[in-house]
Amino acid sequence: MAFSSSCSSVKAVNSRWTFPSPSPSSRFAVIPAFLHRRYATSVKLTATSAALKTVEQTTLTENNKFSTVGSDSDEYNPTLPKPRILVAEKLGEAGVNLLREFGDVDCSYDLSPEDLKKKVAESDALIVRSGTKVTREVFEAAKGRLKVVGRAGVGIDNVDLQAATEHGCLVVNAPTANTVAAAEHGIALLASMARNVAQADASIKAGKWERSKYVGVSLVGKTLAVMGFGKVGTEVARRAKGLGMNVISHDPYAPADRARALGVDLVSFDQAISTADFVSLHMPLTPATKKVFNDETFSKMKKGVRLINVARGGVIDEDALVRALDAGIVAQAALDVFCEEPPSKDSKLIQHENVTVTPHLGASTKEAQEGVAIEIAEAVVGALRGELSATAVNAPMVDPEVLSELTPYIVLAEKLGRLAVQLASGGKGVQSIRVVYRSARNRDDLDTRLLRAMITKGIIEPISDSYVNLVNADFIAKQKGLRISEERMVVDSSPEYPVDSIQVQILNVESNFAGALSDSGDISIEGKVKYGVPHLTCVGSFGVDVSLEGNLILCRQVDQPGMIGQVGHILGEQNVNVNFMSVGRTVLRKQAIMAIGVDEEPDNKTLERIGGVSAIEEFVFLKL
Ligand SMILES: NC(=O)c1ccc[n+]([C@@H]2O[C@H](COP(=O)([O-])OP(=O)(O)OC[C@H]3O[C@@H](n4cnc5c(N)ncnc54)[C@H](O)[C@@H]3O)[C@@H](O)[C@H]2O)c1
Ligand SMILES: O=C(O)[C@H](O)COP(=O)(O)O
Repeated sequence: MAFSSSCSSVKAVNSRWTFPSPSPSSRFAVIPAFLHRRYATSVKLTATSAALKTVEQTTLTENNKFSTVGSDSDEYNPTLPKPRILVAEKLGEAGVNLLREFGDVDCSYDLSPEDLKKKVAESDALIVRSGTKVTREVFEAAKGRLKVVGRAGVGIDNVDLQAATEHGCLVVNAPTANTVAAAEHGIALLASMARNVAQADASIKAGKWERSKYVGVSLVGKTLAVMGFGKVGTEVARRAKGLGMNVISHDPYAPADRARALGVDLVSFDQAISTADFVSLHMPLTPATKKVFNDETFSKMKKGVRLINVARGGVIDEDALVRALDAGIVAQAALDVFCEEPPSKDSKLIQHENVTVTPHLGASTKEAQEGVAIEIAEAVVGALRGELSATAVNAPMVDPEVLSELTPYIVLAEKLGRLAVQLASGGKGVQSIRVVYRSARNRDDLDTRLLRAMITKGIIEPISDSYVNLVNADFIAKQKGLRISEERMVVDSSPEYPVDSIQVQILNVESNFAGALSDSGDISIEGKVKYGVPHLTCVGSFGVDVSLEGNLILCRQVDQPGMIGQVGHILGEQNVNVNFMSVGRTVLRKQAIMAIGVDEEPDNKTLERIGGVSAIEEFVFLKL
């Protein structure tokens, strides 16, 4: 158990960190802009095809855009066989034409898994939508020939990313071209549900004329809660305002000023669902949003609420929705997405008379499909040429030596990002991140891009369905409106280790744990690697020392004897194993922070009991 004094001061920052340019002599393929020369020398991702262009020198320009400079000797050679591109699901013609200019294109739809495996063994690239499962077996069957998988759309849950990475196969997607289509489909479902269009259509086709049965509800003046104020949610809100609706939104990570500019109030989850007449879902499916619409949350909704889902089926507990519909809490639901797709024919939800369904049509407009087709064709051709793709979603291979040195710091960086974002409580939104590295190394001996990418990953992944890696971290951060500034302090420690400590600050944001705020009012945490293991060493201005394994409980309390015993006792009674515990304080017998590493996740009752200990002023449970 460690008692620490307050954290090291970060007042004087020695230098702004700029990115080193790779040496002209370094040669590497495909992903270099994000890699320091030390990482780059043995990177191989998609370079084995004879048609690929090897990138010799790459620099990160001042405004953080990628630029690549090709080597003359390895230019694309038209006398060599063209790359083969397998298009396994219907793709817009403009995209197919683009692909044909570059490679031999085989459009083969509705392939059985066996046929897909045979075909990929002869393909350099594969393009799919959400209907094709690109499994580990597919990558194995490709025997290293497959260099890039293009997902013509946003969600890549049908591609085994881990297997792709292990097989050195880049995966790219098309994240923006179907945003408007998805938003328009949300609005179509909203309006048609309110006026019973689908039910009335079926009725009249069945020979009936039921005018009084299908009296609808008006949209004007009603409150719409947009759950998730990202790309699609924003477009839905904009359109709903045009229909005269009062739009509120819940998104703990969206900037309030972006919402305000559209006349949308960002509110808490409970406020959104309890005041809305219509609730439209636009959040990603993450562990935090899985079945977030369940018996408990439905019971908080206004009786007669109407629900629209064009996000992912898994955010709703479908059985609970059936119960809420039967009980009249939810008057109607309009659903484009389901837990299982296609859903079973006799599903009670699908058959419910107050439910309107479409077969995952959100992205299915001619315009969106043409846009997606072009976006994905350009990304796939770029990858085959050896260029860096801004929409790459899986990790490139990195020199094992470099990785092994940086691995504990990579883990530390990701965990610090993950912890910091969980300490933000929304309000103004997470927008500005400041990272301070303390290191004894010269600037040229340490490239922080991998660390920055992992901090970005830690911050973004718990709050979105974006996959963040070395290749796409800057792109995603920019897309999310995150500004990440890096600063460096040269410290007098051993240059044998790449980094002495990493401090992550989230600026101008409210926190659910006031003890994590620094003197300047920003969320601030710091960590170190000790004996190869990442440790949290500072929370706000309190020094602590806790190994970052399992989960973490932070308590701020009056500094007095017996606190460790009391909390340890409560956890012990619930069989929650404490793996590390540390107390830090600023002034003796005033305030202290207790950081407790736990292997298991304590239940709510246990956490309430901890909160009930009289000397504990606040506490928070954080998943690592
Ligand atoms: N039906 C379709 O065909 C179709 C088409 C496109 C997108 N989608 C789906 O729509 C969803 C949104 O897509 P997007 O492109 O707008 O993504 P996005 O990443 O731009 O936006 C998602 C937003 O959700 C927010 N969020 C994260 N956790 C949240 C939480 N717990 N509560 C509230 N908000 C939370 C994020 O901060 C972000 O602003 C995704 O699930 C995507 O897969 C479906
Ligand atoms: O993730 C997406 O882009 C949407 O859900 C659409 O998927 P689709 O391209 O398979 O229609």
